[in-house]
Amino acid sequence: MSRAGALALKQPPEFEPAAPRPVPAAPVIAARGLSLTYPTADGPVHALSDVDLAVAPGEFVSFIGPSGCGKTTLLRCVADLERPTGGELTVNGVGAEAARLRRDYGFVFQAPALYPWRTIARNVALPLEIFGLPRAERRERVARYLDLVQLSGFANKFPWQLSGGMQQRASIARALCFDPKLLLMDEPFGALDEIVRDHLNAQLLELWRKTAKTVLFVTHSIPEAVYLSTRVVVMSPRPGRIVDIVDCTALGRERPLEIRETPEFLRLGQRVREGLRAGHAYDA
Ligand SMILES: Nc1ncnc2c1ncn2[C@@H]1O[C@H](COP(=O)(O)OP(=O)(O)OP(=O)(O)O)[C@@H](O)[C@H]1O
Repeated sequence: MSRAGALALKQPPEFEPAAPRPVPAAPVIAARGLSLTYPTADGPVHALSDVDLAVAPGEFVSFIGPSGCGKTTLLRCVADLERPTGGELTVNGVGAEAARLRRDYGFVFQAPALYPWRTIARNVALPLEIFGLPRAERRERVARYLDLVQLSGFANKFPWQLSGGMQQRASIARALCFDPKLLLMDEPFGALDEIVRDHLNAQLLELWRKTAKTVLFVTHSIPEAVYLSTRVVVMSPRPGRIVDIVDCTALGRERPLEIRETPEFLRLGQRVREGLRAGHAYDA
């Protein structure tokens, strides 16, 4: 080997900075050993028992389980509408009360809960009025979020002039208009027929992809849960607890409604169903 060749070999390898390791994002929701027992005249009701869950930013997490397994109670704890009796809970790194005071989340209930005497635009604007935003900014935001839920042409209608699905879309716009990072949805489409529900599921998924919100979503429907979610939390009652967490990310982020006929979708649905059955057997 020539001297030049030997020197070349001895050169230290060119410095390449190591690729930065992905830093795990701080969870939006962190529950550790979370429990809530309601004292009732018939004795204590263990609505939640020892719930451990971490939800990362941008996840869509559904909660499914039979009536009374604590789905609503869990959402209400996150919203600081209930105080846990045990364990720890943080929302965006702070306690639930601090998160509520910081307006960290929007809440969508099963019923649209719109004021019948206010137009759709003025219903959506309500939280912005309460927060004291100037009129021009309120107008701009209401227009933007009505457009996002495809209700632009209905701003001046009253709730009773809209279908149930449209009313629910208005309540989603109202929950989003102050731009919370977290959206809490308690069976928002439970009262709607299948066709409308399919349509709203597809729209919600699109909205989630556009806005990068973190969503916690309560449902009784296995296909709805699998279709919408990055993860499905399967719960069981007496005491309310998590029995399985099903990862649905293999379905990707773009999900046409036809995805529900694919083998992967059916497999995930089956896994959720088995979790529900196992939780039931535990009770027996
Ligand atoms: N304020 C309350 N006082 C006493 N018990 C309550 C209260 N709220 C809920 N519970 C009980 O706590 C348990 C969990 O209720 P929760 O509403 O969280 O269940 P869920 O899974 O959301 O049910 P559903 O699917 O019917 O909405 C149930 O047994 C319920 O009866």
